[in-house]
Amino acid sequence: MNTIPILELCNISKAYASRKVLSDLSFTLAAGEYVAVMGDSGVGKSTLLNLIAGLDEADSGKIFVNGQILAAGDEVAATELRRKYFGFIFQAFHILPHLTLLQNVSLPLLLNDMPLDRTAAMLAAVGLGDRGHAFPYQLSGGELQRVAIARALVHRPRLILADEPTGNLDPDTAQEILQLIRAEVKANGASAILVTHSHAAAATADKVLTLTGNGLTETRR
Ligand SMILES: Nc1ncnc2c1ncn2[C@@H]1O[C@H](COP(=O)(O)OP(=O)(O)OP(=O)(O)O)[C@@H](O)[C@H]1O
Repeated sequence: MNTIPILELCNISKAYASRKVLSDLSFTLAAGEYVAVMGDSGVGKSTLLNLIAGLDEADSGKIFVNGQILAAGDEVAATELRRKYFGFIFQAFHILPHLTLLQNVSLPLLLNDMPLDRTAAMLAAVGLGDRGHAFPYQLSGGELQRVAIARALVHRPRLILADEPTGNLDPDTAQEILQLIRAEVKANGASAILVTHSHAAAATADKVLTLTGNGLTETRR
């Protein structure tokens, strides 16, 4: 059994101007663990994911991915680690407008030198199997979110970071997509952090953590 945590945050602090958002936060995510993070608006949930994702930098503290440090100052190594291990499902979809849906979904495979044969199946799994040659401008907001989810999962990432992944979807589609994310996580022995305000969404995780000014505490198993 792999005992190295997939993710370890050690004493992370982050402030914006004089506003302290995260203060000395430590947290360990075991391999294969799927957690939901809830908490009041503005408490720092997206900030936490952004720091892990490398979209923002902590003021102090260390982040380890699979035992390797994500070091500030070595962006090439950090980017390599993230590209290999992470799948991102963020609200800003970052779907590339000049590429078809199939081309968008295949990007993580191309970047990681992996075979492209899972692309069509992944698009079908999010209900867009017949739209592979469409361009993003031809899709609704909810459909675009599903493309983002297919792209985040296609290379079987070890750690999935999802920030309100179903915010643009109707409740039925949201549940389907959440079950798909869970199935992918479990089938691949991956780990995931799902940031959400939705109790229904959080209920699909193994446990629910709540972020407050005092850090992350488990509120449901
Ligand atoms: N780039 C930034 N510059 C300045 N302040 C920021 C920045 N990003 C976030 N903040 C502030 O940090 C605090 C935490 O924001 P964050 O988005 O992490 O909260 P959240 O818990 O995800 O909230 P919500 O549930 O409303 O999405 C907020 O007060 C926000 O205004």
